[in-house]
Amino acid sequence: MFLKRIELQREKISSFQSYPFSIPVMKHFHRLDLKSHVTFFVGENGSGKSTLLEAIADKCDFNTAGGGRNNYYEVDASESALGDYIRLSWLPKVSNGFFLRAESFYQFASHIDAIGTFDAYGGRSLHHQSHGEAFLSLFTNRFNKKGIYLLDEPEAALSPQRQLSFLAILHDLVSTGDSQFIIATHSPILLGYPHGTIFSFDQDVIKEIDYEQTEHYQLTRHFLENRELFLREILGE
Ligand SMILES: Nc1ncnc2c1ncn2[C@@H]1O[C@H](COP(=O)(O)OP(=O)(O)OP(=O)(O)O)[C@@H](O)[C@H]1O
Repeated sequence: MFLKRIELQREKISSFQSYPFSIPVMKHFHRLDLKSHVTFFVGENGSGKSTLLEAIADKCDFNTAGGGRNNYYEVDASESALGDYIRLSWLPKVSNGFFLRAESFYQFASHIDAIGTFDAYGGRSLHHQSHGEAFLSLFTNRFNKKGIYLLDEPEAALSPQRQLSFLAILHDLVSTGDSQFIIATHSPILLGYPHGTIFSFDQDVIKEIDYEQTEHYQLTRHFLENRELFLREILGE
């Protein structure tokens, strides 16, 4: 494990009235101590998960549009508003890694085609693979043992079966290679990884919770167990 702590340099902030400091969890954020090789960020849409992940990517010198240290390409509005205001504590520092953003993966794939390095991504242009296949090519070929991997909703392109495949890859990288992952997700399958720490962004303060306390687990379980009742209520039928 490499990244141990994320701190907000509150002394640098003059006002908490505007983005990103106006996000409720940011108003109250002081520091977050990471405890395991796999950390999950969960919370309602707009609770601030991507904002913090992007700031970590910025401090790692990864392209905040998505990619590693050597992937320079531009995507509109990919600057991190928070990156200059956080401090990362490492032991030891690692520079290898990757920031995955599902939303700009298309541009990342074009960038890989343009620089002609798709050999490192399974030997085929990422554009010639399905969205889910391209994600898995990235995980199996580009992610290697010692690195920090920041993933924003990796489930976006993955079927339930492929999410399980992803968990197997993640477990291998973590247990044999000391890799570290921070993953923002809405997937009850990914969150089920048994050796992770889950931080919820749903209250004013970022708080560690158990898998069974996540809304993702509770709502999915209740839905599957009471599907007809749920649908009757939601659809008013
Ligand atoms: N560039 C920006 N300028 C102003 N507000 C922004 C900007 N980016 C995000 N926000 C706002 O900040 C809040 C947090 O956004 P963020 O993308 O971090 O949420 P999230 O938890 O990752 O959500 P989701 O689960 O939908 O991806 C949201 O209310 C969003 O509208």
